Amino acid sequence: MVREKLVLIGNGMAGIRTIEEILKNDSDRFDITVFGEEPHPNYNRILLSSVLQGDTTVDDIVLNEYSWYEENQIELLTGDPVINVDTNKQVVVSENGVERPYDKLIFATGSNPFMLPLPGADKEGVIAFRNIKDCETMIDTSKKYKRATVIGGGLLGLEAARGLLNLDMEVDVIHIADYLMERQLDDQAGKMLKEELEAQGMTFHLQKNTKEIEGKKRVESISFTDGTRFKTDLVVMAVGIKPNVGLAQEAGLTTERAIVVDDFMQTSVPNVYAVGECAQHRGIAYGLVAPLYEQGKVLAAHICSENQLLEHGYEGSLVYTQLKVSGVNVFSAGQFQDAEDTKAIRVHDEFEGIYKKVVVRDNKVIGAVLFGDTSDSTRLLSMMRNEDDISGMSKVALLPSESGEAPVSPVVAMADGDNVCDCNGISKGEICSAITDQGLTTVEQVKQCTTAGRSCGGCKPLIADLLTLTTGEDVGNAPEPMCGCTEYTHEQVVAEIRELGLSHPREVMNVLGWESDEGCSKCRPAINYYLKMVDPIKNADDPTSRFINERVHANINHNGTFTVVPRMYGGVTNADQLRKIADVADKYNVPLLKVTGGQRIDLFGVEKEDLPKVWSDLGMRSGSAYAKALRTVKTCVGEQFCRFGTQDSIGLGVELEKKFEYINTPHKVKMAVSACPRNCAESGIKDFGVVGVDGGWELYVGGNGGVDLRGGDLFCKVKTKEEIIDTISAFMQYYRENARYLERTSHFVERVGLDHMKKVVLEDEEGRQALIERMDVALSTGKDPWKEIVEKEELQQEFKKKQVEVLS
Ligand SMILES: Cc1cc2nc3c(=O)[nH]c(=O)nc-3n(C[C@H](O)[C@H](O)[C@H](O)COP(=O)(O)OP(=O)(O)OC[C@H]3O[C@@H](n4cnc5c(N)ncnc54)[C@H](O)[C@@H]3O)c2cc1C
Ligand SMILES: NC(=O)c1ccc[n+]([C@@H]2O[C@H](COP(=O)([O-])OP(=O)(O)OC[C@H]3O[C@@H](n4cnc5c(N)ncnc54)[C@H](O)[C@@H]3O)[C@@H](O)[C@H]2O)c1
Ligand code: SF4
Ligand code: FES
Repeated sequence: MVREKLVLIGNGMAGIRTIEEILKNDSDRFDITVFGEEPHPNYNRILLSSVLQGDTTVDDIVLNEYSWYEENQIELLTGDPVINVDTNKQVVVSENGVERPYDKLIFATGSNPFMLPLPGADKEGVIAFRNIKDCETMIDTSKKYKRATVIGGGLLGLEAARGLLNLDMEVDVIHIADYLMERQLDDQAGKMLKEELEAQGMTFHLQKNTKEIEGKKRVESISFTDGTRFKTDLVVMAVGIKPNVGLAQEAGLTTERAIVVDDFMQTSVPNVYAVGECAQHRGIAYGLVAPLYEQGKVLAAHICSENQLLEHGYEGSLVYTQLKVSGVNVFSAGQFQDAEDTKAIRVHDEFEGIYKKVVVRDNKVIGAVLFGDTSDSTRLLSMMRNEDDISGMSKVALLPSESGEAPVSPVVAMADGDNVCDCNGISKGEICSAITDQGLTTVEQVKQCTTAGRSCGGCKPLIADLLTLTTGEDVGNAPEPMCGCTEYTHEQVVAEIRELGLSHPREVMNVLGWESDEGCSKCRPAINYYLKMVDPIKNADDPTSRFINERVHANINHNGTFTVVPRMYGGVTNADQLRKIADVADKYNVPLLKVTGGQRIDLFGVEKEDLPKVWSDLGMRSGSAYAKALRTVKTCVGEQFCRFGTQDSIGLGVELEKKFEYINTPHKVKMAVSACPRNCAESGIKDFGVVGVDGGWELYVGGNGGVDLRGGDLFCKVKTKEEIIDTISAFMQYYRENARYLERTSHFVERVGLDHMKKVVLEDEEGRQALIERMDVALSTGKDPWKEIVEKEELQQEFKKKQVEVLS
């Protein structure tokens, strides 16, 4: 049989999914040619957000390797856009002059990002976020520049902003509406989202309209219609998309917002089809993959069906969205805004930061917004899809409150035919069969075998639940891999370092089969920490695996200068130190001196090349204000002067700070000592807070005064300061050995439990002594980095480089 010629324009997600479906239906039917404008095989555009956020790599997001095209005898022409389509002769021509005739032609040209036509929008440093190149530009920019502005507070803008924060940039988000994601959320959820993202470090400017992008060749600042402006080094436009229809228009296809198609994705011209973001079906051009893959399935079935009409074509999709920013759970589906003919059920728990709203019309759920807890999403979506009549249901049952019992996974109530993975259209029944037939045990295996979870990844918790239900193993609670470079969890990496005696980050990555030679900003610093923790004597620190602040032992500011914070033990200083600080401030034109909450003095605005000279002139030790280490020990004045003081808080504070000053910890550690329960040193919100009481001291642990405000737990009451120091020593060593890198004591205590900590630190005397001994070994390797650099000329090279690299 002579094969028909099929040409696909657009090597993106929708087009290639359609080809996969065609091959599934009838692999011998067509000779296939694919033209792609981008110089890559088909990759998962959705996961660009994860690449930017450092969770995975570009290599990891390829969906169809070059070998897949070869194996399926598909001619692939990348980096070569089609520039002309002659629908009479049925032939396409590419930019490189390649001509291909077709029997069937599919447009899958996707969208272009909408670029605001602002004066200055053509300057260097003004980009969109749509493809691998944009992603790489942002990563490169973050190595040289510090300030990023994202225009657009929608899904894309916020995911870009999170990525830029992860790249250590300062991020301003400019949004035109009065709350974030107004196309997906109501105002309450939008406001809660803003608060959460502000806590993560983003700065928002709402109801703000950009006027101009300024700078010589490259963007230097951005100005607004309200007369304000600020400096920026990068502008990312994320203000929506425009279906890519220019070529189709020139070819004479009917287009409106996008290429108009019928229920079988047929355009106005015979033998020409459109699928994906470039297609407009029943007035809608979709911008999410789930509907595009549904379209691809119908189109494949249609063109493989010998033109016999299928019973059902594509009938449109119910869309839902989830924001891919870690720490934020947001879900939105259907018609979520109130209207005259709708009623809504709302639950708003201000304590837990949870908001849920379900919109009902004519006794049917037609939309929902969930913030903080999205566990009801699958159930609500299923009700919307099935148009369940809820008149017989108690309305509160739509959003059941927590009963205190373990929550039941929504997959339990799903029918076999219900989709678990909407992006890829994979049902519960298909996944369960794959698990039992193929003996699958991990989410990754289910993904490889069924394609479920291969796109946005939002369904992975449900797949994990299905694995748990089907195999009886608790897969859902299995810890996550360290990052996108590996399948190993933090705990497994530590175990391998111990067992194999590994001693360098690159050796760890090599021996454990890391996906990328360089690792990423998540795994490199973590591995470096674990190596030193496991063997503080033998394993050397690898400065290239540290972030810029820790590499130059100072805190970088938004204008590229640095802040120097010298140690003041227990918050105590003297005239000599203050005189030196004043002299240094004069000599190096330090623009700002500020007293910190940790009771010491910040010298802001020091140039990088001056850092070693400043440290030398100060003659003080580093305050580790940049490090994952002990930061400060805040003290109250105590018995020396206070009439309530019964204990020597300053003395104990100074002793603690001197003992633990250069110990590496999974995250920063703060301490405080107050000499009576009035607690003037705020001991209740420190990692280790000590309070003087009648006849001794109380120790509080796991407190945090930052983003996740948490009062410390009373750990023990002891008589002497020696007991306090030993208890902190043993506790901190257990934390050092068992916490995941970047886990604060507040989270660690909640994860392992206070009772467990009491057992290992207070009740098991032998174990406690062993912890204290191991801590002493680690402490013996601590040294003042400033002194080392001042004394060794060769260590000063880093300070002569003009630019800073976040993590090389
Ligand atoms: C950062 C980011 C995150 C996202 N996250 C999500 C998410 O979480 N969930 C979700 O559902 N969706 C998400 N999306 C949207 C999703 O990626 C798109 O809906 C989907 O990729 C569209 O597929 P498509 O094939 O229609 O278009 P595209 O993926 O854009 O593919 C079209 C391809 O055609 C090529 N092309 C165009 N013109 C020509 C020509 N003349 N000749 C040859 N080739 C041409 C283009 O270069 C492009 O490679 C995200 C998008 C981005 C950018
Ligand atoms: N998690 C996800 O599902 C996800 C993630 C990223 C992208 N996407 C998809 O990618 C596409 C693009 O995303 P998007 O966020 O750019 O589109 P969008 O249309 O969802 O959001 C654009 C936002 O920009 C704002 N805006 C418009 N003009 C502006 C201006 N002049 N100044 C400031 N703000 C302005 C709008 O108010 C809107 O909230 C969409 O189809 C989206 O669904 C989805
Ligand atoms: S905590 Fe007590 S002892 Fe310390 S300064 Fe306050 S009142 Fe005085
Ligand atoms: S729902 Fe997006 S990958 Fe499954």
